[in-house]
Amino acid sequence: MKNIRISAVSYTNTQPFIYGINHTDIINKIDLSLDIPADCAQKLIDDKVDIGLIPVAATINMPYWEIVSDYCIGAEGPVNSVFIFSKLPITEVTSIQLDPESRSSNNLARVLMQNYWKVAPQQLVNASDYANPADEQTAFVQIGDRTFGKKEQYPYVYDLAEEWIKFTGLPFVFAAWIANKPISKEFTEEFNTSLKYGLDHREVVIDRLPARDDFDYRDYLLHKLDFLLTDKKREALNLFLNYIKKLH
Ligand SMILES: C=C(O[C@@H]1C=C(C(=O)O)C=C[C@H]1O)C(=O)O
Repeated sequence: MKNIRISAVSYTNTQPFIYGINHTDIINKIDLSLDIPADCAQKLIDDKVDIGLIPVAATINMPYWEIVSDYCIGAEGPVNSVFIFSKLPITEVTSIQLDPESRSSNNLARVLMQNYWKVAPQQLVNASDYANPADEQTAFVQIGDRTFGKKEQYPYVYDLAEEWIKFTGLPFVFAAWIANKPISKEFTEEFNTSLKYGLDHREVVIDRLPARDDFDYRDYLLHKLDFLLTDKKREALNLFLNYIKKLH
């Protein structure tokens, strides 16, 4: 049988899953690549892979998709790696620079701006001064490892999982394991077992990460990220996709 092609996120948040994949027999049945989230999505859309840990917002443009796992990249409280960083309160921001590596969090920022904060700053994609805006009325969205240690550097920091929970009362799903074609139950079950193996060995993963003073990996991987794709998270996912469809 041909190997199943999989693209997973190259950030620390996915390291428990990668550990599980690398330490179980599934590794012999797949071709694994690690990519930034926007590329995970594009590879799945272009059928360069069969399964991707893709930003859920990217499913909006897919003719066929199915969730193939009981696990995800989610949060039940502040996630601590998805932010709007700003020099001014969000109500005084006139432009927002979106993160070129993201699909879900850019859309989450847009949903929250339109429906929760009720503000309409200009949205900028691929700004040349992305993540270091010269203008103090310009804020930016940022996700993943690039945000580690940055929280203390800005006067206004919005954790987007926390803001979504305040807005909806629901948890949030940033990325899920999604296929662009039907995947056998047999493979799905084995894949789930591998992912669970990795989650069960998070302490080993944490011990292997380089120590840093400005970010708590243990707290992040054990408590801030929530990897179970519960019914509440599925409800949140559907609600989020509906909000995206109503963005203007
Ligand atoms: C929690 C995170 O979730 C992610 C956010 C994504 C997005 O905004 O598109 C996609 C995949 C995840 O890596 C993070 O990257 O920090």
